[in-house]
Amino acid sequence: MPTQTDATPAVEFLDVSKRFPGAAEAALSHVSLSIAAGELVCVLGTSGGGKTTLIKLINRLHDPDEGVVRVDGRDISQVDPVELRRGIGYVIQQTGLFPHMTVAQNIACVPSILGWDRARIDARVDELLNLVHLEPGEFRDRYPKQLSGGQQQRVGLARGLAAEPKLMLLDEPFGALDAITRTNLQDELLALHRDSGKTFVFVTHDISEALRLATKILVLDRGVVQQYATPSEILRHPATPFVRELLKAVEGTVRAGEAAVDGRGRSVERSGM
Ligand SMILES: Nc1ncnc2c1ncn2[C@@H]1O[C@H](COP(=O)(O)OP(=O)(O)OP(=O)(O)O)[C@@H](O)[C@H]1O
Repeated sequence: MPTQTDATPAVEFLDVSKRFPGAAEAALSHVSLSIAAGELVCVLGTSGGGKTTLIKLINRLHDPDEGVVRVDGRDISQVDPVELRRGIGYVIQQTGLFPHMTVAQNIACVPSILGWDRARIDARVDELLNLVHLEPGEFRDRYPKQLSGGQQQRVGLARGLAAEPKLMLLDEPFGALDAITRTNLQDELLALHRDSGKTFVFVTHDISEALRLATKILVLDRGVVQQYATPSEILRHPATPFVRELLKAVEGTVRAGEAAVDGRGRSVERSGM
């Protein structure tokens, strides 16, 4: 269950639209939603549906054409983007690790900017490496190119968590990984979410991943919210033909009327459709 630490939503979208210059269609159209503190929201949809745009509107890598985005109750158009981003963890598939910096230096980036003292930074780097199951003595001084893809993604996750942000944005962080590594990282994320009370917004195009991880799933298609509900609600009552189509991908694993158990140990049941 999400830890409801605060009545103020972690993130709110109030009638938000975004169209990129020259694009025929809006990347996001009239999106309104509220993400409570402590939720793990998976943003799901097909390619080009607007998932990344939605995430980037939360940390002001994009600004909306219309509407308001609030983080922790603040209209972020009034917040300096650099200051905003220091309080939000951001993890992307390409990891964005700095190639000329060691693993420790990459993880220490934001804490260093925030002026943490050396001892606190060193302790935090080791704590995070242990958290993502990379032995500090072995990995601290390596460069990103000396790591496997899965290890790089673990370092990316550690870096996003470094300054203890209350809000984490993750854009397909476990994409391009083999199934076993992916499942391991999902388990680590679930444990982290359970223990930390942080809010996570997690983009994926994989419905199985979303059903496994999410407290709520936001389904987007062509910039329009199709459904925003718990996994169980989505399985029982898919709101649109698009959501029904998405669910076909898990038809074999969660059959009509059968119960299954997701990554949180919840029983998810699907009515006939
Ligand atoms: N910087 C940009 N300039 C112009 N168009 C863009 C830009 N970023 C995104 N778009 C367009 O906005 C729409 C939504 O893109 P977005 O990246 O949000 O989709 P997505 O759901 O994350 O897709 P994917 O799963 O392929 O990453 C697409 O049609 C895309 O081409």
